[in-house]
Amino acid sequence: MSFETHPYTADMARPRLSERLREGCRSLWQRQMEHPFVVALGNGTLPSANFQFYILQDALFLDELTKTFAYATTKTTNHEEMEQFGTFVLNTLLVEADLHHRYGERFGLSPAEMTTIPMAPTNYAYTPHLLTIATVGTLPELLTAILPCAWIYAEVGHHLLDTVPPAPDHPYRDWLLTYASPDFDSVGTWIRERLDQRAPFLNAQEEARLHEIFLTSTRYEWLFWDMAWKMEEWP
Ligand SMILES: Cc1ncc(C[n+]2csc(CCO)c2C)c(N)n1
Repeated sequence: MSFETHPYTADMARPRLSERLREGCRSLWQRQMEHPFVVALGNGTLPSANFQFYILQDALFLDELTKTFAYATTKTTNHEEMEQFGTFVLNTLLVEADLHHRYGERFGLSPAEMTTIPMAPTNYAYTPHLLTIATVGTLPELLTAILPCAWIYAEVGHHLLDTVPPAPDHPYRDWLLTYASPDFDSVGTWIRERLDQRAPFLNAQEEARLHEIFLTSTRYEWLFWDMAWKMEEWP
């Protein structure tokens, strides 16, 4: 895998690990903002069939993300961290489920019906990527695997809200307001802090592995938008 590099000189403060990870896939982050799904979600022109596809896939994704947070509680003995991971488990189930079920109702689907839809190929590949790291990886690896998911959504939420402030009748207003909220920002900020705190204890090989994981999760986040845009199907 190749990463974008930055020539830091001696008089420049070295950015924190989380910033270095993001810097390593800068152009792909930028491309997410320009993805036709993201643009159409922001300006409200996204066909409802694509949004429905996305929400149904995302509901399945969030079940697996919840399990990833649950595994994180087993990788630390720090009570504050255990509590925070437990809160993420609950919030992912409750807050997000609320958003999904509201949209599900709009499409005439019950929560039970929503879970009977099969995972599309990209989702089917992304979730085991997270769960494998959650089960056999270290805590820094787990934090790195889930960081793009929290950080990208907050950035996309803010970017879209700043570009086109949604009118009261914007069809995806709830979605935009959820991800551009300070509550959601704090998820990414907290994960970054915990990861950055551990950075001084990682050797070069361990850090290289984090770059690889971060890039893979970022690629899957891009592919997730693309999956919903193309309404990806199994052959
Ligand atoms: C594919 C995909 N990636 C990221 C999110 C955003 N997200 C939803 S819940 C959560 C954790 C905190 O509750 C995060 C980061 C999403 N919905 N779907």
